[in-house]
Amino acid sequence: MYGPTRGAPSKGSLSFFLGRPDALPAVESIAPANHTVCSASSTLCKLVSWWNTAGGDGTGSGSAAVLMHQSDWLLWLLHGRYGVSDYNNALKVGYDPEADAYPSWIMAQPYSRVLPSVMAPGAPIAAVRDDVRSQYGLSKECVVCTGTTDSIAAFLAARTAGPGRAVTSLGSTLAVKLVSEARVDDARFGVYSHRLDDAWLVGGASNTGGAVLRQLFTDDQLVALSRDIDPAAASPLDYYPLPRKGERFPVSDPDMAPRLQPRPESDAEYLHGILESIARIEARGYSLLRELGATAVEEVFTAGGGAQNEKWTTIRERVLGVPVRKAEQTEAAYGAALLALKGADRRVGAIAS
Ligand SMILES: Nc1ncnc2c1ncn2[C@@H]1O[C@H](COP(=O)(O)OP(=O)(O)O)[C@@H](O)[C@H]1O
Ligand SMILES: O=C(CO)[C@H](O)[C@H](O)COP(=O)(O)O
Repeated sequence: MYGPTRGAPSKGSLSFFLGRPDALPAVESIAPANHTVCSASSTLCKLVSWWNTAGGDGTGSGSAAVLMHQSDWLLWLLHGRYGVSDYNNALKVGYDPEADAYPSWIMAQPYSRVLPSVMAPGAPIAAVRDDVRSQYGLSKECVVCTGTTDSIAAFLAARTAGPGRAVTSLGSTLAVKLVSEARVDDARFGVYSHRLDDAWLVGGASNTGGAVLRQLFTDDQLVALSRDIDPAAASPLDYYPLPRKGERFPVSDPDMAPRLQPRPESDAEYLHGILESIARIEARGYSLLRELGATAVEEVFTAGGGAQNEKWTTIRERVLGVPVRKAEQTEAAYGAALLALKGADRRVGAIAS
């Protein structure tokens, strides 16, 4: 939440993995059953929790504040228009990308006044601010376009398309994105569908991933230890690697505890067990999407730091049972640049007034 001093966070920023269970009963009382917002880590729970403790309590900050996702705030620094977002970032605050509108049950709430206006991802918003343009020597033609979420940007970077194609982002967390003919949303399992033009990107984000590895090993150790792993052999070790308490997908449980024991003497065996266990969580994620009605996964591209690990790719291919390969472009920033390119191609007249 930002304001009432323009652009200054009103009560600190809130990370994606943080839950606000105090707001869950209020959110569940207005939203349809199992809607994406019915999870303690949803943006709507964060908004309601903030509203109840700071925004709507009579201090006045609520009337001038605006809700900004991370990319909204970064883009605002460039274009200077307050309260503009995109329908990918706005999904977890309850925006309906199919109707292209906030639902009436949100608009009826007093905190709806802090919600940003929403455009399609990659739509031109405005020209770059004059001071920013001169500071960086940018052209007057340079426009700022709406963004998307990091794992959708990673999906775009992989330049894959069509039902059954998927991208797993193996960064600090593990996020899966699958092109599906059917839209699937179920907060009981942390499953939701993002709109990608006329297609659905079904998936979810687990708190497992590289952040756990980084708590245990340096990146150099990961490379060295991986050399001693035989990826064709299944590890018997069964962990649930989490960096802290709490999981979002394929199990939605804010109290889930990490399971990283027993630790064998050999670090290579330990790492093998962890990589294999993360692969099992990924496989469970894709099979859950299928069970809930999504198109079956046919091929997985990998983005993020974990994509560099070929042993892990082989383990994942064995566990997932479909071809897995590293995306040619593994950086989400590449996908964000492709979105901006699309927006910049539009006529200047399309810039929001
Ligand atoms: N060789 C490797 N094998 C597996 N994971 C790795 C390897 N090297 C780095 N990583 C993991 O990649 C993660 C960083 O990837 P990155 O995509 O930059 O993450 P972020 O989501 O933070 O942007 C780290 O958490 C690290 O543990
Ligand atoms: O886990 C994450 C952090 O890296 C993801 O960014 C995020 O939670 C996934 O969001 P989405 O599926 O809406 O793109």
